[in-house]
Amino acid sequence: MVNKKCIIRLLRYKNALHRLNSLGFVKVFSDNLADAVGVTASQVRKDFSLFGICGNKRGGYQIEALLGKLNHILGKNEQQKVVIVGGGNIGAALMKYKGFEKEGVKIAACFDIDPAKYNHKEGDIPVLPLEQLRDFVRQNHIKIGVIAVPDIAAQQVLDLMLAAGIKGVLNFAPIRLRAASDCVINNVNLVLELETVIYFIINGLEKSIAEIHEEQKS
Ligand SMILES: NC(=O)c1ccc[n+]([C@@H]2O[C@H](COP(=O)([O-])OP(=O)(O)OC[C@H]3O[C@@H](n4cnc5c(N)ncnc54)[C@H](O)[C@@H]3O)[C@@H](O)[C@H]2O)c1
Repeated sequence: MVNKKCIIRLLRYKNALHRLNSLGFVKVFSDNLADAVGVTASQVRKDFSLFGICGNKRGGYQIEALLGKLNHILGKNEQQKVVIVGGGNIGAALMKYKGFEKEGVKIAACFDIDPAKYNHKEGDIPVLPLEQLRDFVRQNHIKIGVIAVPDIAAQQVLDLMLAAGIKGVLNFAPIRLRAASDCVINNVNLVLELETVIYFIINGLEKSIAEIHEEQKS
């Protein structure tokens, strides 16, 4: 079954392949990828077979061809445009981050209800009134949105995004959002993540931390 962990592994295989490619390697075996990502070789083959990717008779893969297939599966062959709603601390930090573009992600605009934010421009990313969200999303065929508003406003913002045609959302607000089944919502709960680390540290549960690392790899 294709689930979030599987997609995260594909992204890790892709990064490992880029490294190998830049070192001049042409071919890779599932064992090499398994070592690079910290999973078993059979897991690598299982993941690839889910997407119809098979190696040659001796179990090897041509790196360039494999990268092409993974990039296609992961939507990396075309630039993905994203809008942010909420231009506060999180929204501004995302707009400042330079790492998205090299991963094929373009933040097209940010929307806010606070007029004081409208004249601020992070690089070439405009901050626009929320009322312009729908037309902007439709005109620019945008399917992905980031919610960076206070929790009390998050559901209303999600509803506006969905009505505009957004299909996938990264939500920073610490609230469970309701959405139709054809929309993907990925919640980023930084406080929860930190609290988990705090729990394991204050309870001296190093073994459990090792297990968390293992879980993150799989
Ligand atoms: N800052 C953090 O470290 C942090 C950490 C974890 C989670 N979060 C969560 O992320 C979200 C954003 O946090 P922040 O620190 O950036 O908040 P912030 O208060 O700095 O910014 C929120 C922005 O949203 C705008 N806004 C409010 N209601 C709106 C609406 N209906 N439509 C459009 N814009 C609206 C505000 O004008 C403001 O610019 C919050 O839900 C917060 O709980 C923040």
